[in-house]
Amino acid sequence: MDKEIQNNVIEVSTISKAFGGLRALENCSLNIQAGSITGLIGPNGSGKTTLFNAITGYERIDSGDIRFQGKSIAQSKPEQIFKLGIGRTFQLTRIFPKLTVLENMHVAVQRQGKGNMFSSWSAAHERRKALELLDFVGITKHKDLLAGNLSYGQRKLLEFAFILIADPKIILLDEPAGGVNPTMILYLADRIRELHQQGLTFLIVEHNMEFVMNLCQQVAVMHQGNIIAQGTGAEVRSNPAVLDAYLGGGLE
Ligand SMILES: Nc1ncnc2c1ncn2[C@@H]1O[C@H](COP(=O)(O)OP(=O)(O)OP(=O)(O)O)[C@@H](O)[C@H]1O
Repeated sequence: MDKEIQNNVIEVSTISKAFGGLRALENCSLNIQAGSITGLIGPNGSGKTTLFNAITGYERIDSGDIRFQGKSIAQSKPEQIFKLGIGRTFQLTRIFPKLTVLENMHVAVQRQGKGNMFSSWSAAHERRKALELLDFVGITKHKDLLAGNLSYGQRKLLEFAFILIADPKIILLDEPAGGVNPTMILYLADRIRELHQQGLTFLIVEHNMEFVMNLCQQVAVMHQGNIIAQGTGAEVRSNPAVLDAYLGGGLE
């Protein structure tokens, strides 16, 4: 295996996905370097969420291949992919609103295949880890609150903690800053930086350009189901194809 392949934690190779006659992904390729924070941007409907769904097993691709650490995951199911170490959040969070914050974390442990659904939360260290993660994302004081009563931003933080319990190697965040207040956005960016320093890789879909440009070393731009540019924020900002894709509006 050459060095470049070893350094790519995820390799998306010429994948296509159509919904009826609509080609959401068309020969789309993207490599994600281990230890990077990559932003994935593009106009509405350009295929970002479909690409996320393909990588995480929520959408079966029509052709092409997706490899994680060199092994194909194109036929794997979401739970298998999650257990391999690919965590993701959703545009609209998928936490359990009628469970408390801590109970949600308990579900995250079960999802990992640890513990027993019907046992009390006997593994003390799992509980400790859950509390540590709630502390890390700054919502410990809400641990006994029903998750449905959290603010939108706090739900996103809970979902973040939820996936961290699985010790993922790469985290895919779908619009983490969308609908979140500016203070919480800065807080979230700091948490991402901290995890990045610990070795985690991030792929982040986000419309908030300031967030992307401040946080991401690499930015990939999607347009009509394909990656049309990849580079540093400054590079993609001045790329004519990117400016065209945003219809001259620029990336503000
Ligand atoms: N399940 C589906 N069935 C039919 N069409 C779909 C489905 N999912 C996505 N599409 C279509 O595929 C295209 C790509 O959508 P996708 O949600 O991946 O774009 P996006 O870049 O994430 O957009 P946004 O920034 O608005 O979230 C769009 O035209 C969308 O309408």
